[in-house]
Amino acid sequence: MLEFIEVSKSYWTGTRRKVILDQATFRVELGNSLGILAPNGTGKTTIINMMAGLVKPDEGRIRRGCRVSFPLGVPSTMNKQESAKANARFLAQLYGLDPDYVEAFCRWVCDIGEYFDRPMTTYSRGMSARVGFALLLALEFDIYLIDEGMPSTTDVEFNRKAGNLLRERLANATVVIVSHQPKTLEKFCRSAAVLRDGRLHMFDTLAEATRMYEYAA
Ligand SMILES: Nc1ncnc2c1ncn2[C@@H]1O[C@H](COP(=O)(O)OP(=O)(O)OP(=O)(O)O)[C@@H](O)[C@H]1O
Repeated sequence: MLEFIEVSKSYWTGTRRKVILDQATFRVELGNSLGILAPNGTGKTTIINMMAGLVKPDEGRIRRGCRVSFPLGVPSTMNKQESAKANARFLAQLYGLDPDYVEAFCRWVCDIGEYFDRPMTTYSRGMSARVGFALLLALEFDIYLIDEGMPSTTDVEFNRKAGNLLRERLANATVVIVSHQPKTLEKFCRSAAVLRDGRLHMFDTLAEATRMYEYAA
């Protein structure tokens, strides 16, 4: 379980205070994947980063009673000066896993040929997205955090493989996905929430959340 207890977070923009969360209390239960809908610029990345422990709340508590991943789509997870291979082996050691297995799994998932052994500074955006996704799935977490859906590659075959792998993983794990569009959430989430004016409104179904999201837009 991942729990936010009266969490507040805001940023000073230079002219005003931008409120992301205002005393928000909610839980993500294992087995109940959650999609959070919010327009661009309203705090999706900040919330995901708080879930991962990368950003601290101003007030309140965040309790993590399980293994919570780093967020997919956050570039700082990887050292771009190193190859995907070196990153895979480093993360495996960090999480106490077999580096040979993690390297082989990532190499298979991202399927970028000899680039896998070259510095990530030479990768296209699509290649980096593939590696990020492969690394996330190679490690075992109870809750996977995903910022804005699947990796944005134009390779239909990879996107299908990535989607299937994530669905398989959901048999034993839970995801939290933040997105500005309901379509991104529909394949993976059971329940959904709408972020509006610092409040997270929780719904049992994505359809109900989408109605509120689109009505208030
Ligand atoms: N470290 C920071 N200092 C000041 N303001 C910040 C900081 N991080 C984020 N913000 C502001 O907080 C707001 C929410 O940012 P965040 O990146 O969480 O939103 P988002 O919904 O993920 O945005 P996008 O969809 O555009 O990626 C934005 O107005 C952003 O400019």
